[in-house]
Amino acid sequence: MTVGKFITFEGIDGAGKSTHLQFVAGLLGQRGIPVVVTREPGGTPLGEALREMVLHQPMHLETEALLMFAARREHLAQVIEPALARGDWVISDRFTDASFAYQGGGRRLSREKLEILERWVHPHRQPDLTLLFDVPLEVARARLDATRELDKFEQEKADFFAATRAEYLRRAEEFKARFRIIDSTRPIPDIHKELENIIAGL
Ligand SMILES: Nc1ncnc2c1ncn2[C@@H]1O[C@H](COP(=O)(O)OP(=O)(O)O)[C@@H](O)[C@H]1O
Ligand SMILES: Cc1cn([C@H]2C[C@H](O)[C@@H](COP(=O)(O)OP(=O)(O)O)O2)c(=O)[nH]c1=O
Repeated sequence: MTVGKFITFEGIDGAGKSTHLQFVAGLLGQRGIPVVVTREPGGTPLGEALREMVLHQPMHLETEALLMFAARREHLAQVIEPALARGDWVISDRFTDASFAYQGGGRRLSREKLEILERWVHPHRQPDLTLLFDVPLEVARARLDATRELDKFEQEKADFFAATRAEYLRRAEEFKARFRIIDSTRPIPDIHKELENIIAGL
């Protein structure tokens, strides 16, 4: 029986997910909830090795999608399911919505193929809460340019991120019950206030 909750963070690169991850983990910690913070692709030694490949090597689109789900299969088996089963909460920096948004929306892999992989890899598991950090592309781009060296995805053009963001927003509409859209253009303290309210309501 599962008792822990599974929270995922999503958004286009530069939206501000990573900025808020530790804050939310801290809020749960204050309530005495044991939390596992993890990420995708990655979260296990094999997953991190796969992450290195998918983020830096050119490859066929379907190979990319399969590697994302291969890393996810391992992540679920080694980290997510055991943590939830022992009552910990899990916060993951990205999960399957990212595959629909990036490989599906951005790269145009068919939704049907992604749904087959989803049904295969986690037929009975979905996040309890998905926080979608949403900003216009120009804002995300300006934040990225100011901070870091860009990986394969971050070097994509504006129309790729427009399609990625649109698919995230479409899924937020389709799966309203678990999604919360966070307007990430606001100052960080305002976003923290909203996150406090959301977490208090869980
Ligand atoms: N609400 C915000 N206002 C201003 N800058 C922000 C905000 N959120 C994040 N940033 C900055 O934008 C950059 C990218 O944020 P990050 O959390 O790494 O994005 P992501 O994990 O979504 O790619 C960081 O330098 C971060 O400090
Ligand atoms: C989980 C996942 C991530 N990605 C991409 C989105 C990001 O550009 C990249 C890595 O995510 P992320 O950890 O957000 O990058 P960073 O540490 O640089 O903030 O992988 C996919 O394309 N599909 C997926 O299924």
